Amino acid sequence: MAFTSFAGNSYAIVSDEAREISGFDEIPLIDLGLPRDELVARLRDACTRVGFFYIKNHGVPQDTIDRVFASAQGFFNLDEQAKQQCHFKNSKALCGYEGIQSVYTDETRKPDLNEAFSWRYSPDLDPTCNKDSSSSTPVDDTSSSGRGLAGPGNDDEQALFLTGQNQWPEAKPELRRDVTEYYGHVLTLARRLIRYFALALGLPEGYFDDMMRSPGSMGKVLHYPPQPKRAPEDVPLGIGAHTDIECCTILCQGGNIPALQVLNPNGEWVLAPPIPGTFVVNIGDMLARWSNDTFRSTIHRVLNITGQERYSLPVFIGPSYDTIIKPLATCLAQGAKYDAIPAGLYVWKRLAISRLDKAEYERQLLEMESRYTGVVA
Ligand SMILES: O=C(O)CCC(=O)C(=O)O
Ligand SMILES: [Fe+2]
Repeated sequence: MAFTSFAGNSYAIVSDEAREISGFDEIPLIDLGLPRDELVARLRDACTRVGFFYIKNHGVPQDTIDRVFASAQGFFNLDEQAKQQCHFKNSKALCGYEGIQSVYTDETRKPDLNEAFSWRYSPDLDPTCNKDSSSSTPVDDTSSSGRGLAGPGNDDEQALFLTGQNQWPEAKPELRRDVTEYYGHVLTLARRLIRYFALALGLPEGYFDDMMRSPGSMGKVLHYPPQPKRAPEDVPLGIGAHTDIECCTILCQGGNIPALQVLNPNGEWVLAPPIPGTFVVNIGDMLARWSNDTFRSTIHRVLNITGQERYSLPVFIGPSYDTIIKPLATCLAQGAKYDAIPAGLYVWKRLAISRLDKAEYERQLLEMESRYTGVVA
């Protein structure tokens, strides 16, 4: 078996069975309360060697987490019509409700056995923005830190950068309220983590700060229904093998259902079960590319054969969509491996290819590419 990630890297997978322990030995658990130098050293080790780690002392209150999972459950229990009201195909930003088996994350397998509701970064979800303002956060054009365009300022630019286009379910208003609270905490955590990543990459601590003011980010609640226990080759995966797109993912696993599996360098699936009080963080393709492969973006998938339903909540974090992703100056010892690409185009292509039919994808791709023409010099 083989798998090719969006970043173009190929990996051999030796077996479909998941093992409890092997390969990278373990997925590190990092305490964010450690002294800073020690913390940065541990994060660098995890990001360069494994691409996955747990964090504790993350600062997000447990009752905030419990509330968002409760309202997500309420949303998924609604009838089909109420969920379809906010279907992702109604939104250019490709977010909203996705029904069971409607997405092909791994094209070689059956479609994913999950339903999901997603939203994108929007200033009204951001605790650092003035809630009364209907416009987006002003962003300076600081080309020295890799930005190519002025920040999203008007509706057209917002559409271009996939920002502020959220649809919320009318039949479950609590979801919007509870997501706003949860996502606000996670944005704060993400901005803190990105500063540690800058240090781990040999950059000034504030290097990414401007690019994180209006981050290119999507959040998602996922519901994996129970499925019969059969050999992994015979069951659809909860989510097919993939690498994440953005810079990093902050994942909260609901309940105590072990189903997330991470591929180790020997091609074996290693379980990443929920650990109370922790989040799982993983590096995505964009940061692997930006760091010229100093950080690893690791393949993972979900196989829920526990007989119980499972909920999870990933938040994908990247720089604002107008940022130009070009190998960082501190990571060029072996020369730049990648060309520059605008973050928004990179994300859109990957999301659209697994969600739109071919004709629609090609039509929208032309539009997207022409909007980005001239962004990369
Ligand atoms: O549900 C999970 O644990 C992981 C979800 C995931 O990998 C994703 O949405 O990219
Ligand atoms: Fe993922």
